[in-house]
Amino acid sequence: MSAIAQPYVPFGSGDELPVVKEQFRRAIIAERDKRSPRELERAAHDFAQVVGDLQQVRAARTVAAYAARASEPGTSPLLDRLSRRGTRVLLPVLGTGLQREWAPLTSVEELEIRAPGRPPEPAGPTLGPDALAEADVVVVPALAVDTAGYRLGHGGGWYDRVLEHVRPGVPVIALVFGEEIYDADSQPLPVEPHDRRVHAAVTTTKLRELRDWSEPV
Ligand SMILES: Nc1nc2c(c(=O)[nH]1)N(C=O)[C@@H](CNc1ccc(C(=O)N[C@@H](CCC(=O)O)C(=O)O)cc1)CN2
Ligand SMILES: Nc1ncnc2c1ncn2[C@@H]1O[C@H](COP(=O)(O)OP(=O)(O)OP(=O)(O)O)[C@@H](O)[C@H]1O
Repeated sequence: MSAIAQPYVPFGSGDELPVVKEQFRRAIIAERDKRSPRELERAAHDFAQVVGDLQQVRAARTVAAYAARASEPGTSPLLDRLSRRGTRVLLPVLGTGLQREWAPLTSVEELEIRAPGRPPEPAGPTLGPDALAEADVVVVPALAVDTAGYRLGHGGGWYDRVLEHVRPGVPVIALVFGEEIYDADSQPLPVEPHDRRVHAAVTTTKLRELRDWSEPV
């Protein structure tokens, strides 16, 4: 097992939050890069187990999820598990730019990386950003969350913008490694007014509820 730390960047009221966020991202990605392909593969199976067993996911007709990049919490086993169960899965599509679209998963093999560093995407026709309203559960990537539900993402503001389409009452769950949950009282993440809060985090071992499911994201 690699030794993975929980990096922290102390910040104060005078600091530029986008700069602080970028420092967090770099530090957390450096920790993620310590995991071996074998550890990542095992983790991906564990995430699939925890998410796939959630009662809300079992009951869902449509789940919005994501196709992971190399060091992110892996989702291939989860996508497989959901598809085999007959759950409809929506995945983000950025297209040639940074569009906020969705497309249904047809098979994990069909996912295509369009450019280095970008997430794999479905190849078929896309639905608009508001297709997210069809989801009964939303599973999002994150570099970290804090116990108040604040989420640090990749830095494009993609999810902060698209989550406005989630129906009220629909659970929004971030996949993170255990070290990536920060205590909001002692070590809060930097937060800007546009940041949305997830309801829960899933690690390789468990669901951690952070907010009431009925609260808006
Ligand atoms: N797996 C996954 N899918 C996701 C996200 C994410 O964080 N993870 N997003 C969360 O927001 C959205 C958009 N994600 C993006 C991810 C990368 C780039 C990007 O520009 N990548 C660089 C290469 C960066 C690198 O090498 O690390 C590039 O294309 O030049 C843009 C958007 C939607 N889908
Ligand atoms: N709802 C919004 N409307 C307009 N701009 C936004 C909105 N949300 C985020 N942004 C802009 O997007 C940029 C990135 O935001 P932020 O650093 O919070 O991304 P993130 O949540 O880490 O990334 P992502 O959501 O892509 O995973 C910021 O410049 C921010 O101003």
